[in-house]
Amino acid sequence: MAGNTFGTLFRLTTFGESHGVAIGGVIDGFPAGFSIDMEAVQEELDRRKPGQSAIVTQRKESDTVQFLSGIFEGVTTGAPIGFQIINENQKSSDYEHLKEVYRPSHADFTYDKKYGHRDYRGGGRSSARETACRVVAGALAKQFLTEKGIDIFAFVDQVGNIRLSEDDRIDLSETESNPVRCPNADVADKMQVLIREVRKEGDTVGGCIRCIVQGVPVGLGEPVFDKLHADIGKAMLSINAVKGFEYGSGFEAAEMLGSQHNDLLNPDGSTQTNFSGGIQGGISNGETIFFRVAFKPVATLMKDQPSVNNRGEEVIVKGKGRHDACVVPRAVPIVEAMAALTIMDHWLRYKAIN
Ligand SMILES: Cc1cc2nc3c(=O)[nH]c(=O)nc-3n(C[C@H](O)[C@H](O)[C@H](O)COP(=O)(O)O)c2cc1C
Ligand SMILES: C=C(O[C@@H]1CC(C(=O)O)=C[C@@H](OP(=O)(O)O)[C@H]1O)C(=O)O
Repeated sequence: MAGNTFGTLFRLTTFGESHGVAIGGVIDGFPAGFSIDMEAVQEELDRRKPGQSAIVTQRKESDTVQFLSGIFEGVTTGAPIGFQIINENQKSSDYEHLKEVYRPSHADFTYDKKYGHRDYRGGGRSSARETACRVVAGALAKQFLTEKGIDIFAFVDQVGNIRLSEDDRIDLSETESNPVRCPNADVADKMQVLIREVRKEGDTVGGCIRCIVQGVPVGLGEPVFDKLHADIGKAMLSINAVKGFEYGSGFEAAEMLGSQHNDLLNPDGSTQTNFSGGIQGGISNGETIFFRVAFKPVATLMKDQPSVNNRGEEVIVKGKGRHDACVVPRAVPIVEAMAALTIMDHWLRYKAIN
């Protein structure tokens, strides 16, 4: 199975399965001499971990990260940073009935056909449990970027058909004060009610996350294949359950005229509007970078659905155990982490050349 490494100069490789002994990773390319705030790393993991509220999967993991190398006396040495998170609360019996059966729209069918021998427990390698490792590396990258004046904020802006509208007040300080992670308490309440209703029916619901990156200097991005938005797009589309990515005006650009859409320049190089989403020609232009990520409804339903098994026989499948009814509340720190990995990689690439 190739494809477990992300990045060019700042690289993260992850390993581990949902019900294996541990998950973990190796971060290569983190500059030496940087003081790591370990509490801040754990706080990021706590924002993602399962069991954190009544509206997410009830699997109880402490998600305690152990650093194994590359950090000495709290400071990076330039050596590879190895880390692990021990899995503490696997309940593999919930997956025994899925040994030979494919959950529609999970990765069961494709992993089975591609690899032939699959760890079906908890979704194995295809489980979003792996994203905890991205959050560890992302937390380190965020600290590095903050020191460079770059800040990353993500929040939930849609659950099902409930969406933050243009008129809704957005207060980013409210994002962490509700379990949905929507920066408007009233809209968050409606989203929470919807998730609870859907969950009660044994069903699941999709949603969207918006992300804002402030303070990125002009010049990050390597045309033509490693354009900044192309790499951010890849980072986002590599997250489990992601179905869509748009940056700046996104799909709305298709309905606009050039005279409406062009971001007119000011004499200092800033722009009067930001339909470009902070990136032009694949290179950051110094404006705020913003993008939106769409997530599908979770595949594992707590109600009957027709499916097939690995012999091609028709079966009825129903999920057991502990699943998310909607992934977006826990995906907010994952989106921020993947944005941080991408921006840090490009920051280092920019510095290497310029
Ligand atoms: C934070 C997060 C939590 C998730 N939780 C579940 C879950 O509890 N049950 C499930 O079936 N899928 C869950 N998923 C989605 C699956 O991991 C994903 O759908 C599966 O790996 C198939 O990949 P794909 O949807 O990207 O094609 C979650 C995804 C994320 C980002
Ligand atoms: C364990 C996590 O989330 C899991 C993601 C997941 C999936 O299919 O993606 C399925 C569930 O796994 P299990 O049934 O083994 O608990 C979730 O709980 C986690 O995010 O740490």
